[in-house]
Amino acid sequence: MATPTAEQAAVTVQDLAVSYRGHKALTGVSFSLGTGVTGLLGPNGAGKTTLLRTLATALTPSLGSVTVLGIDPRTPKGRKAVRRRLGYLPQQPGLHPTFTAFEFVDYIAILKEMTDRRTRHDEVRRALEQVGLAAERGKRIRTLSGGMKQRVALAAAIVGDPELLILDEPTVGLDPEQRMRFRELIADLGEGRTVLLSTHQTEDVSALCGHVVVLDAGEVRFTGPPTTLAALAQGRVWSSGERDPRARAGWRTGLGTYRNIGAPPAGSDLLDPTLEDGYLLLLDAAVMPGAAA
Ligand SMILES: Nc1ncnc2c1ncn2[C@@H]1O[C@H](COP(=O)(O)OP(=O)(O)OP(=O)(O)O)[C@@H](O)[C@H]1O
Repeated sequence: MATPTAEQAAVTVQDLAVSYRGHKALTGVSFSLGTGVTGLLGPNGAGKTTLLRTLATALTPSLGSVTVLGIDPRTPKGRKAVRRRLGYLPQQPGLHPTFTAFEFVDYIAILKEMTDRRTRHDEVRRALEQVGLAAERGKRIRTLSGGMKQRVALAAAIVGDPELLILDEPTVGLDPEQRMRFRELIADLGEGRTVLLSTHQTEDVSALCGHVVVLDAGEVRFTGPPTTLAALAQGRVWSSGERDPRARAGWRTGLGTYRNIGAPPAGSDLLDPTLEDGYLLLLDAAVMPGAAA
């Protein structure tokens, strides 16, 4: 996906700063998002949740401007208008354990001001069916598995068919099969609408996203297609029989060889870079502790 023009963009962020009582969580953040799925990557504490909460109108910028679906959310009227057209899956979705799946999604639909009961109930059933929970809709949330609870939270985000979906680590804690199901769902949801997805899973971004934004220490470090992020590591990933001490990071693979990242010595056996390689090189400092194991 090419960078959208201001007219096409569902989200435009310009020089955004957000502080928590003097602590700067975001500074000088600028980007725009068009249709499709965008991945938001960044290490712990990078500011991902702060950014998503700001776009979801739960936090007010300290500086800069945000336009969501053509609306400025700085006024109460603007925030209300954005909330009607937005689906947000927070990190802690606040699922009420004694509610049934249906009751919870219905409750969110009421908060989204869907006033006609019959239309709303039809829409709640549609959202639960879309996430594969039609048969479980009468079950109490406390009796559902972690993956099913996450799907209830996704149904709550998509009820009312919002134009913009903001998903904060939707695949965290899911087993590989559930993660694949979630990927399918998110890919479907990204057809014709804007989805912003925060994750620590670089594989999710490679599999799903047409665009990626990398945040680090509250600043945007990269914005562009996943292939461009992977290409940052072109010519900088190589295989060796021993751990190469010149590598910025290197680890033993399941094949018994070492995968090294950094500046390869002459004549190295170069490997095709992955998005994770590009991401790790971009955040060079973050590479050092974990990846050398
Ligand atoms: N309510 C708060 N009060 C004070 N500081 C906060 C608050 N919420 C977040 N922060 C700080 O702001 C920074 C950004 O936090 P944020 O939760 O947005 O990061 P994140 O990228 O979502 O991290 P993670 O991947 O661990 O969820 C961190 O330094 C964090 O400690």
